[in-house]
This record gives sequence, structure tokens and C-alpha cells, in this order.
Amino acid sequence: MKVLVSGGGTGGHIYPALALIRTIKKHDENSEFLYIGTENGLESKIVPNEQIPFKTINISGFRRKLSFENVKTIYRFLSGVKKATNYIKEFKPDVVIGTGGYVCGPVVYAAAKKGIPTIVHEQNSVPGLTNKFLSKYVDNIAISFEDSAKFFPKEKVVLTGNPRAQEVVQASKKEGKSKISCLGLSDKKKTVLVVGGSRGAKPINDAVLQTLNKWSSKEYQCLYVTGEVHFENIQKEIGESGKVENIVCVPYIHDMPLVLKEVDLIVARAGATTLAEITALGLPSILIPSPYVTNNHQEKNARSLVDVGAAKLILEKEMSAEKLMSEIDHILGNEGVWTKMREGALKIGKQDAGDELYHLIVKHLKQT
Ligand SMILES: CC(=O)N[C@H]1[C@@H](OP(=O)(O)OP(=O)(O)OC[C@H]2O[C@@H](n3ccc(=O)[nH]c3=O)[C@H](O)[C@@H]2O)O[C@H](CO)[C@@H](O)[C@@H]1O
Repeated sequence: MKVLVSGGGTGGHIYPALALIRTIKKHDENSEFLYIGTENGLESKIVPNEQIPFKTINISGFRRKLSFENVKTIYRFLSGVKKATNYIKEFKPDVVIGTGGYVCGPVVYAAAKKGIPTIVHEQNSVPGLTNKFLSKYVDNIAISFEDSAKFFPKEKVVLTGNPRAQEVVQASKKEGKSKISCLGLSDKKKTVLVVGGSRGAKPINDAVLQTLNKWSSKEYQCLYVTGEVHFENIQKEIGESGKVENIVCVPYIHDMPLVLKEVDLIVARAGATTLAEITALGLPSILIPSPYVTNNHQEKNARSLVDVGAAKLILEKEMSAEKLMSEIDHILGNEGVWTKMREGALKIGKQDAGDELYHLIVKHLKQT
């Protein structure tokens, strides 16, 4: 089958797309793919490295307030539709999948208008503007949180979960162990992963920097991912080697599924793909949602974990180094607390989302 995939901007939209591509390849080794993203998004770095044919269109998002920028956006959308239509004519996909971000707007819209089966994947509990707009035209909306169903036409919604979560669950534990030691961490100590989403988060970095002198006395260690753009500044504080006793600091992790398999606790933003990964694995978490996202959707994402006891929530405005360390101590120092959080996470985690989405795609192919 020929599959056109589009999604971009941040890791939370790109990794589900890549996981889906790998799942389809596993089921159908003759499948062919085209990925449409933007030149500036993270996808332009990640996707070509995966040897997936990659093309771009130029697009930006709508401002919620009246603005001249929106006139430019409409113009970009229409030229995006034209460019996407040309890519579609050339590639002749059997199905088109959008995994979120502005870029999939014109691509999925162009495909739907040509009568090609289309599906969008929504990772969040509150959808963004692009998927809401596309929901009028697509055949199905595959969702990850039950809560998001109410925003879409009922008859089109299918709860599949997030395909990246299945990939993480299936990652090799043995390779995870060797990845952890390659990073310079001990396999004898429990590990806390600190990560501020795919781009890093300055407020989390600021809090972690204030904890540096507290780690040397701990029985556990920290893998601290700063985000590429923040790394240089953090290195100035931590030193060239990126190592303080019990802390290893890196800008980005490319094999995150392997790392997630081997950590005991995660301190993170509440991006939806991260949450799908950790609930599928049953990994306890301390979540500091970004308050700078549309409709405060990260806090809503986070609360669905907190409600089942899988996560502790710290609002950014209430975060401090002391609070962070005391929550980490509380969870890692109490086997019972940790186990309860793990059970809570597993209760809502979905481990087979890639296969579910694949079967949804195949159903459409049978109908055409
Ligand atoms: C600021 C913003 O708009 N964030 C949104 C963006 O977040 P963001 O891109 O940060 O998304 P997520 O936290 O959901 O996912 C990040 C992805 O990147 C991976 N990863 C992260 C760090 C790293 O070093 N290596 C790595 O591989 C994670 O394992 C995960 O697969 O998309 C999410 C999914 O739609 C939304 O819920 C978030 O609100």
C-alpha cells in the first residue's frame, strides 16, 4: 500500500507518525511512504534520517485574535493545498494520515477533496485547531484520550491510542540497559529521567539547576535532558563534561524508547505523546504541564494521569527545587507509592495502538 503521512512541528506529532510507518512496514513489507512536513519543523531533521522520502510545504498557524498574519496564513494554506495536490498526483497514495501540527492541514484537506481515504490522529485530550478543522473532511479521527471524542463528529471517532506507545513497549530491555551505560549511568542505581518535551523547557531547567548540589548524597541518579537549544547555557553551569555526581546531562535523546524502558521515574512536561509512552510502560511520573499551550491542554492531559494515581502534578507557578526533590524522594523512597503509581499508569496505558491504527487503515482500503 502507498501511504502519505504528514505531521510536524514538534516530536509529539512526528514520533507517532514514524511509529505508525514502522508498524505498517511490519505488516506489509512492500508498503511505500511519502512524508510531508515543513522545512523549519523538527521533522526536517528527524524524518530524512529514517530514510523516508520527505517533501515540504510552507505553512503557519492561525492566530486566535484578528490579525494581518491570518491573511498570510490563508494564502499559505491555499498554496499548501496546491503543492500537496501536486505531491498527491505524483505519489498516488491509497490513504493519507495526519498526525497533527499545522502542516497536515493543507495535506489532509487536499487528499480528502480528491476522495482519498483520510485519517487524522489526535494525541491530546483537547484537540488543536488543525484537527478540529480537518474533522469535517476526513473519514476517521483516531483519538488517544476518551475525553477528546466530544470535540469531533461522533460517527468518525475511533479510540486507538498513540502508536508511539506501542513502539516504546516493544523496545528491547537489553538494548535499553546498554544505552543507559553508554550514557555513563550506573545499572546499579535507580534512575530519574528529567525531560521538558521534545524542545526542552527553560523553567524546568532553571529548577533542576538549583538541585545540582543535592544529588551527590542520593542513592539514585538523574538523566537530565535539557533540550538542544538550552544545552550550551546549561553546560556553562554544569561544566563541559555534562557530569555532576549522580547526574548525566545531555541535549537530546534519539533512542528515547530504549531509555524509557530502563528508568524508574520521569519528571516531564505533559505532552500527549510522552504521556502515552509512560502510561503504556507503567512508568510513574511527576508532571509539570506547560501553561503556554492552546487551551491549557497539557494540564488536562496531566490530570487524566493524576486522576488514576499515575502521576504527581506540580503546576509551573508552584514549582521549586525543594518541591521537586521532595516529590522524587517520596516516590523513589517508598516502594508502595511507586507500585501504586505504576498500577495507575498501566490502568490507562494502551499498548497496541500501532496495530489498532493499522487495522483502521486497512479497513478503509478494503472499502475503496
Ligand atoms: C509546547 C507544545 O506545543 N507541546 C506540544 C507538543 O509537545 P512535544 O513535542 O514536547 O510532545 P510530547 O511530549 O507529547 O512528545 C515528545 C516526543 O519526543 C520524544 N523525545 C523527547 C525528548 C528527547 O530528548 N527525545 C525524544 O525522543 C518523546 O519520547 C516523545 O515521543 O506536542 C504534544 C503532542 O501533540 C502536545 O501535547 C504538546 O502540548
